Amino acid sequence: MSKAKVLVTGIIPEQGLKELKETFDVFYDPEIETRDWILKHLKEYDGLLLMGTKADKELIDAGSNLKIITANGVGFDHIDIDYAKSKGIVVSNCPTGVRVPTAEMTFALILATVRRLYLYDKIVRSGNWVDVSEQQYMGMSLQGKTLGVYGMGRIGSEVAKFCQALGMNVIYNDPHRLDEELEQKLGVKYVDFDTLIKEADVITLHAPALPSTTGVFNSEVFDKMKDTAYIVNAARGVLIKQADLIDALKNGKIAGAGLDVFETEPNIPEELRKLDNVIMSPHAGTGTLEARTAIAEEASKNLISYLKDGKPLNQVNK
Ligand SMILES: NC(=O)C1=CN([C@@H]2O[C@H](COP(=O)(O)OP(=O)(O)OC[C@H]3O[C@@H](n4cnc5c(N)ncnc54)[C@H](O)[C@@H]3O)[C@@H](O)[C@H]2O)C=CC1
Ligand SMILES: O=CC(=O)O
Repeated sequence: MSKAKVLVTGIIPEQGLKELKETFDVFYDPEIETRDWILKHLKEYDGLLLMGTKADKELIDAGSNLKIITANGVGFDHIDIDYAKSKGIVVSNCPTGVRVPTAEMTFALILATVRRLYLYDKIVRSGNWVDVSEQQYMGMSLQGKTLGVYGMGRIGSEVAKFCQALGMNVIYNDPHRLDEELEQKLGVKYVDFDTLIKEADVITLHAPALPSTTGVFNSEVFDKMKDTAYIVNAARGVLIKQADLIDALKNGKIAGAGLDVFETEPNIPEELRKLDNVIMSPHAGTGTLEARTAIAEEASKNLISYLKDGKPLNQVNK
């Protein structure tokens, strides 16, 4: 029997593709795989490891022999999962490999934001110096402060643990409340959304991009937050109305922001780039060799389990 054919898109560490290459006939060449190339050749493949482009109707239609698409990560808002389902295509994701690396990045953004590392680095790098006894240069200590987690799933709960190690109290809001035993074990307290935004000193976003989460963090919310509070987003840009955030940051409605994701990604408005109370990264939550290798291995397992054994793993469009 001939081997199944798998197309790998995006830029993936080779070592993460070892098992996939041993099992299937794999094509992977980031140099030539433009979207046009993918659309032209996708019909030759049974499986797709997707990164760097959208699996919209056009792409799914182009994959007339596709049986499975696996996201190279946990988020699948770039995949039309219902249309894929209507075509009998399994869509899967990689929830395990992203968990700790994205929490690490979030934690880095929280610390960098509240301790004002962007501003300090800019001052020192430009050959200047300041006296941090002056209030305008002071940051905020985290010990004893309240972390508000919006979306207490895999990444949110990991970030909660990291911040508890620094002595923070953790409150959270999520439509799926954890059971009380788990809340106690994690040391986290469920609150309604209004309480979350009013009480948190740092709000960290970990909900997926959904119609119900889009634009939730807007002017109305920034008006209710403490003016000393910070917001960190390593989930998806659409959760925050970017124009409202810029206004809140410019007008002292909140103290600062740490952003790994953006509503207009990868185009970041100059108005945001000019602000000293923001630190930004280029959607780098899983940007380590270890993480990208583990994610590629997880994606490979999804493909192998379905194309070889007929068993979908991590399916998100059942
Ligand atoms: N910056 C980056 O590089 C990365 C970003 N992500 C993003 O992080 C998101 C979260 O990932 P995981 O923790 O693995 O997902 P998860 O599914 O384990 O957790 C998401 C949580 O959000 C909750 N949620 C859903 N709707 C909500 C709402 N309206 N309000 C509050 N909470 C809500 C869910 O109930 C769930 O508990 C992903 O969907 C992805 O968009 C994930 C990995 C890397
Ligand atoms: O943004 C990355 C993901 O895994 O989702």
